[in-house]
Amino acid sequence: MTDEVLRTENLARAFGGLQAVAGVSLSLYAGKVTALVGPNGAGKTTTFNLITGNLRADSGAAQIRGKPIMGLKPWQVARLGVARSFQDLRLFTHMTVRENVLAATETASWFWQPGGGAARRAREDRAARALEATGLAALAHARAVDLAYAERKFLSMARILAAEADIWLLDEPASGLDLASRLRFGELLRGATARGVAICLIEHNLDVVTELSDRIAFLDQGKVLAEGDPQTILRDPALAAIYFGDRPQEAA
Ligand SMILES: Nc1ncnc2c1ncn2[C@@H]1O[C@H](COP(=O)(O)OP(=O)(O)OP(=O)(O)O)[C@@H](O)[C@H]1O
Repeated sequence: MTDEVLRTENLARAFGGLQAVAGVSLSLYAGKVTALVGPNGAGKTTTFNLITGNLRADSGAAQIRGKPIMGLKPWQVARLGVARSFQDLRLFTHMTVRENVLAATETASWFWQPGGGAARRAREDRAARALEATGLAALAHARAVDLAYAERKFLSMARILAAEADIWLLDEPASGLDLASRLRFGELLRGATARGVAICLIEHNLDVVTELSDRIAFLDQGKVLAEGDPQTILRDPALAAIYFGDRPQEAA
């Protein structure tokens, strides 16, 4: 596959005696959605944290368009065009919807922007477009804490959109969404991939994975067990057994 924009090579990280990530080699491609699938505790979120610099790897490497990123701080990785969302969303709950989105245009901007009027208007335009695209424009002045569940999920996506990054790492962005919201979420992802954004999606709902992903990387116990197109991976009975907790007993 061409257009590889991000690659990890043998990333590893232990917490005490627990090897949470045990040599993950993964590639993300422009215009493609890669779903990171695996049972609870497989190491999916930790893999994101190692890529984004939220955690340091014990060993291994990662690069964005050939540029090594190990050891970079989260803001430095963001400036290379990576935007990420968190399972717990990490919104500024007592700020307005619009302020939450504007904040994302500051922290993840590609280069330092002076506070002049033109730069400020450009950021405000980006925020307005992100609110429009996520259906939140009418709620721009509501406080994040007052939003309904699905609206908070879309606010997290508006922050991603406003960052104008071309690599998105999304940690369970669609969990708990009803069907209509899921369809809207799918449109957002398709709009982004059409612009060439590379997306990595952690997702437990296999219907969502089937709907939205071009490729799956299946993680278990910190390792990528299989990678490929969704149909092939999801039909594999051995992976299904691991996913649904029916792990074959290891030989004594
Ligand atoms: N900061 C930490 N300190 C200690 N252990 C951790 C830490 N972060 C993660 N772990 C452990 O590492 C393992 C992998 O966790 P991780 O959150 O990456 O899994 P996951 O695949 O994202 O799981 P889930 O699908 O439940 O979110 C788990 O056993 C978890 O308890």
